[in-house]
Amino acid sequence: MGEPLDKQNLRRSIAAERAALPEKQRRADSVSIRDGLLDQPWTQMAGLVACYWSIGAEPDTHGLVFALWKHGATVMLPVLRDDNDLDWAVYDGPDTLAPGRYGVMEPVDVRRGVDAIRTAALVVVPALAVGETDGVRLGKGGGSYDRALARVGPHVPTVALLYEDELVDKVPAEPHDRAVRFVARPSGVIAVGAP
Ligand SMILES: Nc1nc2c(c(=O)[nH]1)N(C=O)[C@@H](CNc1ccc(C(=O)N[C@@H](CCC(=O)O)C(=O)O)cc1)CN2
Ligand SMILES: Nc1ncnc2c1ncn2[C@@H]1O[C@H](COP(=O)(O)OP(=O)(O)OP(=O)(O)O)[C@@H](O)[C@H]1O
Repeated sequence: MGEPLDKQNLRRSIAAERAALPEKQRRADSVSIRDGLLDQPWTQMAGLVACYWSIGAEPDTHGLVFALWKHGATVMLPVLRDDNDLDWAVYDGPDTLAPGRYGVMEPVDVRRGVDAIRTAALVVVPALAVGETDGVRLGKGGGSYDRALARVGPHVPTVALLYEDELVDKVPAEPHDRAVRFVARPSGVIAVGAP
């Protein structure tokens, strides 16, 4: 089954805009996103965080992962399975990562299984855009986070990291698409979707 063309077009145009952002801007934005997230009480209280290791022009998460780890949180990062579902393994410093599929760095630590995300107190996810109305996210198209987010309980903060203009009214959605509860942008963290 093909997916809506508007989804593919939106992905392409946001990817192009990200690539066009000057490196300096991307770096400054990533620092603002990181600091806004680290200021949240629910970030500071989270003992186990599911995060991701950014690639390419995504908002940089390397500083965020390092800061969480330094402050004593356990940080899990995704390990992409052959079926595009996400396994999870614990980050234990910059020397414990090795490239996986698509060149994303993944922990070499023991894999905790696809259900490990159920135990996280905070879930930080990548997105190209999020709809403010319903919180539905647009990802790279593997459906990995549609599956992973379906396992997260209703009271766990889920937050997508975006550049400023990537929060839109609504993204083109299919029934399997999952929502996040917050977005973190350079201007700050806000709740999205129905309260
Ligand atoms: N940093 C990061 N880690 C992540 C994701 C992500 O979106 N970003 N994922 C989110 O699910 C999972 C991995 N899935 C990924 C899927 C596609 C691409 C990617 O770069 N795709 C290229 C197209 C490559 C191709 O089709 O050959 C692209 O988008 O340009 C990266 C990761 C888990 N880890
Ligand atoms: N629960 C699921 N089980 C198996 N496949 C799924 C599931 N949810 C979504 N998919 C498949 O994943 C594919 C991509 O979905 P979608 O375009 O929503 O990805 P995305 O959310 O943009 O990407 P990602 O979550 O990897 O960042 C779709 O073809 C869909 O059929």
